[in-house]
Amino acid sequence: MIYTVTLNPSVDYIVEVEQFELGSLNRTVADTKFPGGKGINVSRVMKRLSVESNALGFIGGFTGKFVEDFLNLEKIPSNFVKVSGDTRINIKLKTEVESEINGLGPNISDGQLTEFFEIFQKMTKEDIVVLAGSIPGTLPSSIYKEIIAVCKEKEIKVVADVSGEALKEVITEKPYLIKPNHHELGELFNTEIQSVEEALIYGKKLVEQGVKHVIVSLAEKGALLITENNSYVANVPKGKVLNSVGAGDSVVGGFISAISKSYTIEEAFKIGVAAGSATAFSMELCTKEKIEELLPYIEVNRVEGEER
Ligand SMILES: Nc1ncnc2c1ncn2[C@@H]1O[C@H](COP(=O)(O)OP(=O)(O)O)[C@@H](O)[C@H]1O
Ligand SMILES: O=P(O)(O)OC[C@H]1O[C@](O)(COP(=O)(O)O)[C@@H](O)[C@@H]1O
Repeated sequence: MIYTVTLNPSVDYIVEVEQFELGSLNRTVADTKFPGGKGINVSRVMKRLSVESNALGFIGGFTGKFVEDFLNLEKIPSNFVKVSGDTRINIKLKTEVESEINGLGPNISDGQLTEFFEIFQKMTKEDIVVLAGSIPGTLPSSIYKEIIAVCKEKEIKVVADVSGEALKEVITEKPYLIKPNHHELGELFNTEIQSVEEALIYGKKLVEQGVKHVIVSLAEKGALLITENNSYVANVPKGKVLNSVGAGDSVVGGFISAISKSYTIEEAFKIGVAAGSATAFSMELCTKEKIEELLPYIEVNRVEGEER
């Protein structure tokens, strides 16, 4: 079973405003709500590709109920620990540019954390754990390291889509896959990454540190997959971006789905990139049909002289 861990789920409130004015009353031209949080998006994308997963994490309040009901409707199994505060609402403001306000998340008690760790007891080495998204304020910043320690004991593969300090911590544990975007990769090395060539230099450093697969996404500029033996570059298809929320999570969901169906690493990368773009070109997360429509427009090439 693939388990996705979203420590800090959300209701993503997507609001479209024409000519947004700071300090004035603005009215929406359209608004929608979706369950969010990176692991939850990964589970939802995998479901669309017929790959089962179980969504874990902490949820609470009326917003938590919204998330759980939505997953139930989509027939995605979940096993969330219930907390008393409300699951956060993340605002995704669409004007001429996209702006986001992500909430802190509810309090989580020691007892609730223990309950969460108990779920890992029944996992086995055939399982995969996807750790994705930010850590709620009341959990220790070492939480991902603690989860990975439990997974290591059971020889479970760990995928991590996290950023900032959490990403630094996770890298030292040599996960199976990480997927930073170029900003997150740059932040790790205190630099700004503008191109695929620059991303390759820094991505390789992470593989040298023991990460098995590194996917670096660079939005419309393409994506890279770096492994111990090879590096691959993919272009992304051209299209109108409707809502890029969840595009990165879709890359992870697409890639893991394909790996779990025993596709080659190159094919899995291609499907991941197609899923990312399919989400960017949709109001909601990608569909299988949209992914299939985009696949012929994506080329994956081994970076010259990269066989190591
Ligand atoms: N403007 C775009 N055009 C085409 N594809 C895009 C665009 N923006 C994002 N994507 C797709 O979404 C993926 C993830 O986007 P990115 O912005 O790099 O990550 P994140 O959502 O994690 O910040 C990209 O690899 C690409 O497949
Ligand atoms: O946990 P974080 O880092 O605050 O991110 C949560 C947000 O990320 C998302 O999962 C989207 O992530 P991406 O756009 O990076 O794929 C939203 O659904 C959610 O609001």
